[in-house]
Amino acid sequence: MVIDDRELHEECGVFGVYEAEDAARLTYYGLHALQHRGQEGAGICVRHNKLHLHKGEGLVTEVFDKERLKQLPGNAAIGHVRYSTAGGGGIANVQPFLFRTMKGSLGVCHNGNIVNANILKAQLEEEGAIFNSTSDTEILGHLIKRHTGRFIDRICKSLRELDGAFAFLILCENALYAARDKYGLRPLSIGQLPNGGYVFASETCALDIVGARYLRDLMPGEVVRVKDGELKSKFYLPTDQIVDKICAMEYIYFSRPDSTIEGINVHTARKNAGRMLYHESPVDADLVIGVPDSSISAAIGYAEESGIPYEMGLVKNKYVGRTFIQPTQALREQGVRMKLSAVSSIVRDKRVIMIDDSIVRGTTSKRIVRLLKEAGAKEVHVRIASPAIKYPCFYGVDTSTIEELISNRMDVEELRDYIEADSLAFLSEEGLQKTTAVTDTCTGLCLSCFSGHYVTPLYDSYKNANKDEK
Ligand SMILES: O=P(O)(O)OC[C@H]1O[C@H](OP(=O)(O)OP(=O)(O)O)[C@H](O)[C@@H]1O
Ligand SMILES: NC(=O)CC[C@H](N)C(=O)O
Ligand code: SF4
Ligand SMILES: [Mg+2]
Repeated sequence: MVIDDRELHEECGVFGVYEAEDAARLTYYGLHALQHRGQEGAGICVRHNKLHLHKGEGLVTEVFDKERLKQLPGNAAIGHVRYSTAGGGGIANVQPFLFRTMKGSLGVCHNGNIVNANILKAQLEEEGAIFNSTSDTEILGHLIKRHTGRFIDRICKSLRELDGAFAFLILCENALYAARDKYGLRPLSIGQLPNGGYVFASETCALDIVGARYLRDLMPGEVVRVKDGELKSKFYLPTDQIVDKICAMEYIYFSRPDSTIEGINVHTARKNAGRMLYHESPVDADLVIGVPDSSISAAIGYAEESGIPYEMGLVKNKYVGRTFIQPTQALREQGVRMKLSAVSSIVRDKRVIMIDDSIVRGTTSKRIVRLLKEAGAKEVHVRIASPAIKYPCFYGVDTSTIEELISNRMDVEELRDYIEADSLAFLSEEGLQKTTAVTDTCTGLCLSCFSGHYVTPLYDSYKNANKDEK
């Protein structure tokens, strides 16, 4: 039995390099650094005169070994780690996609979700296209093929037809293109290798791992091309149609703390959220603890600002992973007990402030409050370093269906009662916005899953939300 130990699911990660010796190996390292963004499948498309592809289901280290990488020589590559959010799982949907045409081949990989995918697919099928997968990503290849003109113009025309969230990497036999949606929902950074080659990655932690120097983030609505050692940029839309709405959950939960998004380090943003949370919802207590892993930074911020000591009240067993085999249903129910233990010598007879970054279904908070109380904590005050998630995400993050989102069904007092905490408070939307407002590089956040005010039209997304072939 495979347990689903994560309540909040990742999205996807993309990585590309142009040009460097052994591009597939660099991409392997980059994807490994992005593994937290998706564990269902991984793939690398490499250029060695022509494009060659290897992909498979599972982790990067399961799909690639030394032998496999040796069979992928070449000086340019793109790669992907996948968590499916459109079209379901299965090898056919694992990326990159490779399109072969009479005029050359095209590799495509994507983080995000195209919200008008069904409309475009129906139109394309009407015109004779036959899709090889059920993924929204495949649409871009078909659109590029149908448009005419210079290759960059065909890409721009295609991108203008897509609505929703995307960070795309497109590899051809003579160039690499990178593009970001007009809302900037998904992150994409550019780096440079010591040899002058360019690197693209969903997160800067993947640039660091290959020794690339961070240059800048792609801007919303921007497409860049690297060809013959030169990087050229253009906007595929008029600038008045572009807004900056980077996904707030990238800062709250998804990205690695050592990554920097739009000029703000993720750990720093989380710490700011913890500080802000203290100002909005202070409580008198003896200790502050964070729920490992992603809320540690916010807990440190809360502790620093309140002057209440930060303690390690919970320990995570790092060997409980996605493939952990549970012998019985009863043990499965105890998933959190296997994953996290309370340190009773620290929490016994103490008034504890437990910080988590988010509540999705409420499973984690409920179990941890109980764990801490069983370990002897006198009071458990839960503070969440994000607003309540009440609405689903249609932009490439699996925050569950509306029925599963506990804050959609319960107000704060009902939820406090359900998780059996002594008190419960969430960070406000205004507070969250301030956590990233430390520089002028990040001008806006997507807050759709908190507010229900979606930054894009939704087309048929709501109607089809529960119909994915997962
Ligand atoms: O309300 P729930 O449905 O339980 O979901 C919320 C929990 O899920 C996430 O943690 P996760 O267990 O995915 O792992 P991490 O914090 O170790 O990254 C998040 O950090 C919360 O702790
Ligand atoms: N989570 C994602 O970014 C997924 C990308 C794409 N929509 C897919 O399902 O493959
Ligand atoms: S709806 Fe939520 S998870 Fe989705 S992109 Fe916006 S902030 Fe991120
Ligand atoms: Mg967690």
